[in-house]
Amino acid sequence: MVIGDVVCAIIERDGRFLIARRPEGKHLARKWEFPGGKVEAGESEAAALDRELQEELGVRVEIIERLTPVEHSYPDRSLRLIAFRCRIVDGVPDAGEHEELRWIEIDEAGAYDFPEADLPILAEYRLKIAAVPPGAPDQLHKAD
Ligand SMILES: Nc1nc2c([nH]c(=O)n2[C@@H]2O[C@H](COP(=O)(O)OP(=O)(O)OP(=O)(O)O)[C@@H](O)[C@H]2O)c(=O)[nH]1
Repeated sequence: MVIGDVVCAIIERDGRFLIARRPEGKHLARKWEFPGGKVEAGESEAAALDRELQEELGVRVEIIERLTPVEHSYPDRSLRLIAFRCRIVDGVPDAGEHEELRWIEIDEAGAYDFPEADLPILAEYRLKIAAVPPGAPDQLHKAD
């Protein structure tokens, strides 16, 4: 089964990011993931992300950066996972259908069981924040 594009958010706050635990009974049950979901026909990636984050967490975000899409096949489905670094502009995350939410540091990620498609995303994210830690002064203004 090809389910197409899935968008998800790495929501950053104070050097941490938000992960959510999938509930029992869903695909990849009880794994930790980035909130998000499938892009619907005719919908842009940003619109899908906005819709899913409002539905799942009750927040609005602004996008900082789009990471490299990851194509992955699970035994029963194939998808393209597109992660966005984001920050919250409105609302406080509510677990909703997720079993639990947690704010973690990148160095803690190894202790959580993520879906296979998320592993290249975590690796890319680790490199990016090692180069420019979240909240670091804007490089463009460093010379001011
Ligand atoms: N949201 C999300 N989905 C992921 C991640 N990694 C990953 O493999 N997936 C897979 O992407 C697919 C879409 O996820 P979903 O089930 O949350 O999407 P949805 O809410 O639109 O679907 P639904 O209405 O069928 O429940 C699932 O098969 C899920 O297992 C991730 O980090 N975040």
